[in-house]
Amino acid sequence: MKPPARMVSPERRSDDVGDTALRPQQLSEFVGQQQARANLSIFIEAARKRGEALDHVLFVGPPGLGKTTLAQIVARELGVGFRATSGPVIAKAGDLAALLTNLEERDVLFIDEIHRLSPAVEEVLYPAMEDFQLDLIIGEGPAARSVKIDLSKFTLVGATTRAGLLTNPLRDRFGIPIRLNFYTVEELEGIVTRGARVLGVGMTADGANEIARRARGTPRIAGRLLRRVRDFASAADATAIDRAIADHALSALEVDAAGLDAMDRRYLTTIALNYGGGPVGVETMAAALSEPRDAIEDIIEPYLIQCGYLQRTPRGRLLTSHAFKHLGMAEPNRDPSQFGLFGDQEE
Ligand SMILES: Nc1ncnc2c1ncn2[C@@H]1O[C@H](COP(=O)(O)OP(=O)(O)OP(=O)(O)O)[C@@H](O)[C@H]1O
Ligand SMILES: [Mg+2]
Repeated sequence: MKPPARMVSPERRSDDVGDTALRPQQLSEFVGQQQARANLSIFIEAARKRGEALDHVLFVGPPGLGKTTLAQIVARELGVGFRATSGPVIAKAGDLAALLTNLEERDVLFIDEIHRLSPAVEEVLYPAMEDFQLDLIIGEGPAARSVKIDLSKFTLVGATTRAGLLTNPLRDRFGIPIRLNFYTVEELEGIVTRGARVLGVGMTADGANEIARRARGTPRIAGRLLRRVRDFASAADATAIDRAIADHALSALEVDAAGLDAMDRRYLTTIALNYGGGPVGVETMAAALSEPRDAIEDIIEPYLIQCGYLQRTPRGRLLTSHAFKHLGMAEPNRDPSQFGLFGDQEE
């Protein structure tokens, strides 16, 4: 899959380096995810009081919602060391062993994209998580012998966008599983306001609202839009970002009032104009848009479904009335019995 170049893609882009400056450092600065925050702060407090390592934590959720940010915050709040790596980087069991043996008591080891660990590496992780022991085979053939090495009691913090790809034994070894949800507009307003303060740029309440509404429930996108809008504001010598400036900048960047970009709108208008609002098969859409099917399913559709513009039915993709309204188009008369909502498998 080619790297996402869209302004509104939730994945990290090369121009997101300014991100780190906007990263909250403490749980109290972290906006939203109220349930997750409340639980974490209780578990962290308890572990600190007992002087023990925190139980292993798994963060699950779509890109850009704050998994890495929270992992760092957990270590900071515990007052322990933080080491970070990621599933695809740990090529061999020995690489993981080296990381684990270097941990100090109660340290946090963060493994991003943990669903991408190889099976051989996962095998090493199980006893390490459970008994803080390494089972290593040294040597080969008849001379091979297994040695056990004691590890410091550490906390593994895993992050994944794809919980379904985790093996059950791995998932079961996390005592504290935490699912992150999309943010509300109010929460994103808080994040944008705080971000503007960190960047030293003025922000009115309606300016923050305009950016938050277009950020697709995702702090990473909110931060990216904020940085771009700031450029427009400074080019215009404005002292503060208000709704007019935000609207002008985001329209120039082709991010519409609902956070849809040109690609989203092309997808929706194609179904509306060429296929009467659907249902239309995903393969047909892939051909019509000259985009690979998986790009459509993984990159374009999730947000459109989430905000209620699109339904996946057994007969194919279907635009909702909401989508026609957003596009400013009249909804065709469609016979609901044709939609095959209760039909057989899709495609
Ligand atoms: N609750 C929040 N409050 C303020 N800013 C946040 C919050 N959550 C995330 N951010 C901002 O969004 C950016 C992306 O967050 P982060 O890198 O933690 O996401 P992630 O879930 O790890 O994404 P990925 O799945 O791509 O690794 C951060 O740099 C930070 O600036
Ligand atoms: Mg991350």
